[in-house]
Amino acid sequence: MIDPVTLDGPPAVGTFDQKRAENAIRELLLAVGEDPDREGLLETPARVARAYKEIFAGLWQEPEDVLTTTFDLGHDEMVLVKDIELTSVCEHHLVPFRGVAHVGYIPSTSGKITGLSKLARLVDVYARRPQVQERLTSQVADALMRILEPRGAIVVVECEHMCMSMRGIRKPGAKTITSCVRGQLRDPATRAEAMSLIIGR
Ligand SMILES: Nc1nc2c(ncn2[C@@H]2O[C@H](COP(=O)(O)OP(=O)(O)OP(=O)(O)O)[C@@H](O)[C@H]2O)c(=O)[nH]1
Ligand SMILES: [Zn+2]
Repeated sequence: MIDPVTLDGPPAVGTFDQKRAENAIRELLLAVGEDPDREGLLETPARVARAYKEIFAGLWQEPEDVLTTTFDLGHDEMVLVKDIELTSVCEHHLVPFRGVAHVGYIPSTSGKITGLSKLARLVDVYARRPQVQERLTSQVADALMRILEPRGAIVVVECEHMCMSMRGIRKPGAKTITSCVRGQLRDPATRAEAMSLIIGR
């Protein structure tokens, strides 16, 4: 039995507490009736804690950390990166949801753009947190708008939620699609152009 007093009080916000996570996993194993002292599980609490540190790494990152490289290319037409694979964790059940994000924007008239890989990095900053898909979608769009100051942005996310397939309603294959549109991409014609690029595979 783990004495809560040894857990050093309330969690320090913004840090990862490896020892606390290990203790919690050990407690979880006990709670489900497992023996955390059997050979196969001896290293499991430490291993799972390290895994969670990686899975939730976005908690210690800001979008500004990844949208660092910008160029003034004079390109002021739509830029769209589609099928960016993502894995996140549903904040309701702490099980994964997986799928793809499509991220597009219309640069400012000065043509301020970012490296293509940075859009995928931006998705990861927000995916690697306890999440709901709607918030993930709008956070990516809002960070793009704030940092690149484009004329518009569109983010579409398509995911399968393990909380709907491995448990509960058990509907594997059900896909959730969320979208977030900002600025000039709200214009019906521009939005339709973006959607046709996203849907046309
Ligand atoms: N809107 C939204 N809902 C989500 C997301 N991930 C999981 N959920 C839903 O969150 C809800 C939580 O519902 P609750 O009734 O509190 O939990 P539950 O009893 O485990 O619900 P079931 O999954 O229906 O068994 C479920 O309907 C999930 O499908 C997400 O990203 N967005
Ligand atoms: Zn869930």
